[in-house]
Amino acid sequence: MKIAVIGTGYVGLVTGTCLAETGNEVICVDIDAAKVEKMRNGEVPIYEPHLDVLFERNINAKRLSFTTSLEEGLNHGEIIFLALPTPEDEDGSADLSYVLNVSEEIGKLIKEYKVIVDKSTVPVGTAEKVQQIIAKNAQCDFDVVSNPEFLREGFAVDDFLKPERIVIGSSSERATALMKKLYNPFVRSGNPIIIMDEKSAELTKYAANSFLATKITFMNEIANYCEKVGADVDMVRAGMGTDSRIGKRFLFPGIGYGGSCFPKDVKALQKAGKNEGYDFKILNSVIEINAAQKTVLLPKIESYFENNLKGKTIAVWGLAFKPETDDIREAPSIDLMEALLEKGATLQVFDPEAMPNIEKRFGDKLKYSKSMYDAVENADALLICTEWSIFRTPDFKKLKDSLSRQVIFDGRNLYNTTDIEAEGFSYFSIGRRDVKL
Ligand SMILES: NC(=O)c1ccc[n+]([C@@H]2O[C@H](COP(=O)([O-])OP(=O)(O)OC[C@H]3O[C@@H](n4cnc5c(N)ncnc54)[C@H](O)[C@@H]3O)[C@@H](O)[C@H]2O)c1
Ligand SMILES: O=c1ccn([C@@H]2O[C@H](COP(=O)(O)OP(=O)(O)O[C@H]3O[C@H](CO)[C@@H](O)[C@H](O)[C@H]3O)[C@@H](O)[C@H]2O)c(=O)[nH]1
Repeated sequence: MKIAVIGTGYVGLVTGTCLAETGNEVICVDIDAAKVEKMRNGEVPIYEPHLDVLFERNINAKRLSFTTSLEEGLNHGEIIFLALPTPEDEDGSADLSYVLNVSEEIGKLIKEYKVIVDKSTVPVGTAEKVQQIIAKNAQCDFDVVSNPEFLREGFAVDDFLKPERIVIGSSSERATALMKKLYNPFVRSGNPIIIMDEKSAELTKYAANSFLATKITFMNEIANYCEKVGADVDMVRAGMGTDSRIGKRFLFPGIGYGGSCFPKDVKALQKAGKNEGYDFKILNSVIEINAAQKTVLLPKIESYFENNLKGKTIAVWGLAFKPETDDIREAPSIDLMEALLEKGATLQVFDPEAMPNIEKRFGDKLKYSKSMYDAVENADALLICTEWSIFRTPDFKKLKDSLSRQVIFDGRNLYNTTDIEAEGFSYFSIGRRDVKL
């Protein structure tokens, strides 16, 4: 089938590449000319495991191409995916300007039947708005479909190629049939394509993200309470998660959720509720708790250094909002580092992939290290913000020799408290006993 994908961020790039992988002819449109040029030269603009192989294969097979021209994309595709940003607006709501402005252009440019597929995360009622905006100018038939995307950064290719479900909000039989044909190759036996109305599809995305953010936040509260009463959140997590009604995933406490989706989507649902006179009390709490959780280690760090961080050097391992990505949007590391800089600490930082993005944001405020061991050289403490695999089994002897004080503040509970105590470190983590040597 002939596909156009408008917007080549995470979602657009993965959607375009994976649809080409199943034999479709895909053209990706982006207004960022420099990015388009890079992609034409075979360069993947983001770090995402396994994407490079598929990307190269499909460019070489001439199934995947790039342009800055919306018109060219629209002329090529029968199915047009909108994978445009819907960032947080000043009042917390989703900024729909990208989606609506492109829709206006689509109305003026389409000449024959198209299915416009909204893959961006958008509030309930957006498909209807898009339909109306396109209809103002369109000289031909078209349908608008809502098809929210559930991929996770770091696992995006796998999530797209083997989705647990595909949600399609559509009230047109013609569009539904085309979408089913497009997605059939991705549906493994038992994993459904769920067809529903557009509004329900739009809300499904916000409900799923808000539920997951709430699940994490609940565990963060349990972890904070564990510290008050001397319980161990790892034990509680194991005890709870084995109940299949609860499930083991997304129960990991830490220094809060971040990323380009959970923070903005929870706020957007809260604001959308308010607009309808509905107060999402649970989401109000989730937002408040998560904001506080991002700096939950700060009092422990301050207390360890007797409330004087001036002149102290802290090594920071992990800057991305989670492992296997270079994305730093809403990363808890940012809040924590800003707070530590404010208190006068010097920070020597390392992340396997996110260093360029962090450097763009912090400039010369941080010292950028070449490796995880360079970062700890002569530092007074180690702070872990992201659970990259390489941080899980460090050379503890080397670590001990490099640090001027043997203390680790771990925002992701990477190590067993007893083991680390035996290695000779003071160790402060989330929801478990503190080790003070
Ligand atoms: N990142 C994720 O993991 C993820 C997962 C599921 C859903 N989503 C949702 O998908 C949407 C896109 O997210 P993203 O992270 O891929 O976005 P992004 O911000 O990474 O990228 C958006 C891209 O759109 C381009 N763009 C902007 N205006 C354009 C225009 N007028 N024409 C063509 N291109 C234009 C930008 O140059 C950029 O390359 C958002 O609604 C997001 O909430 C994201
Ligand atoms: O047990 C857990 C699981 C996750 N997190 C944090 O939660 C955030 C989000 O993690 P994850 O969901 O893995 O990353 P995203 O790539 O942001 O994916 C989410 O957001 C996407 C964009 O909407 C959706 O498509 C995905 O389904 C949804 O998982 C990160 O900061 C994680 O550190 C925890 O603190 N504890």
